[in-house]
Amino acid sequence: MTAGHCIGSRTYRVVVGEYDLTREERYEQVRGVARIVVHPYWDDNCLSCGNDIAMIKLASPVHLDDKVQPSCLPESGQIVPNNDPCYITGWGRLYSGGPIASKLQQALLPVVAHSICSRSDWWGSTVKTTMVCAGGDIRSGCHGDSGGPLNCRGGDGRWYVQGVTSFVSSRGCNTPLKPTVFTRTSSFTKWISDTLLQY
Ligand SMILES: CC(C)[C@H](NC(=O)C(F)(F)F)C(=O)N[C@@H](C)C(=O)Nc1ccc(C(F)(F)F)cc1
Repeated sequence: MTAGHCIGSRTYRVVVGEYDLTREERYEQVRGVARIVVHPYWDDNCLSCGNDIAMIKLASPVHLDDKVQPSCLPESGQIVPNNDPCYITGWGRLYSGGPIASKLQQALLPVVAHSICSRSDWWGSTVKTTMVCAGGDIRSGCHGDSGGPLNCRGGDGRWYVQGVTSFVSSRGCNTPLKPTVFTRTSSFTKWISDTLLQY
């Protein structure tokens, strides 16, 4: 699963078990892509419309080990409560205009409820209920984190991918009152399961 805005007209390969982009650490597994399905309502010219989600089917399976594990899909419609401690991970820029990370980074981004995130001095009507906001202090996603996960721990102790990293403010990655915005995976569960069944 990735962001719709990550998919262009190039060919992709998927690496799981990746950590340090500059080194072969023997945990990496590289796979070709069998198919990519971008959400039918994703519009490259309308980031604020949402639907920024895509699925990538690997050409062959990967094996799970202590470096490669799936994250759970949330229940349809599940809303993560305000301030829930979720984590963003990615190799995106370490700060606006900065270098991309060579080692996978993680940051604790507390969820910002839609009622707050959609206030006029926050994201206003740019943020939809099919999105999740998280962060808002110095920690944030940044360019290159696109398509990565926002993982939150469930009551069962498992990690759930509640968001797919979609956008930050064009004024900078950790702009006050502009938390990182994610595609809310729990509003796309039917599309996800239908797509998994179909391809
Ligand atoms: C969407 C990607 C191009 C890019 N995404 C990221 O950097 C990500 F890592 F957070 F996913 C981004 O947010 N870039 C900034 C520079 C941007 O274009 N932000 C932006 C935010 C909201 C809107 C609006 F309001 F039109 F929807 C437009 C642009």
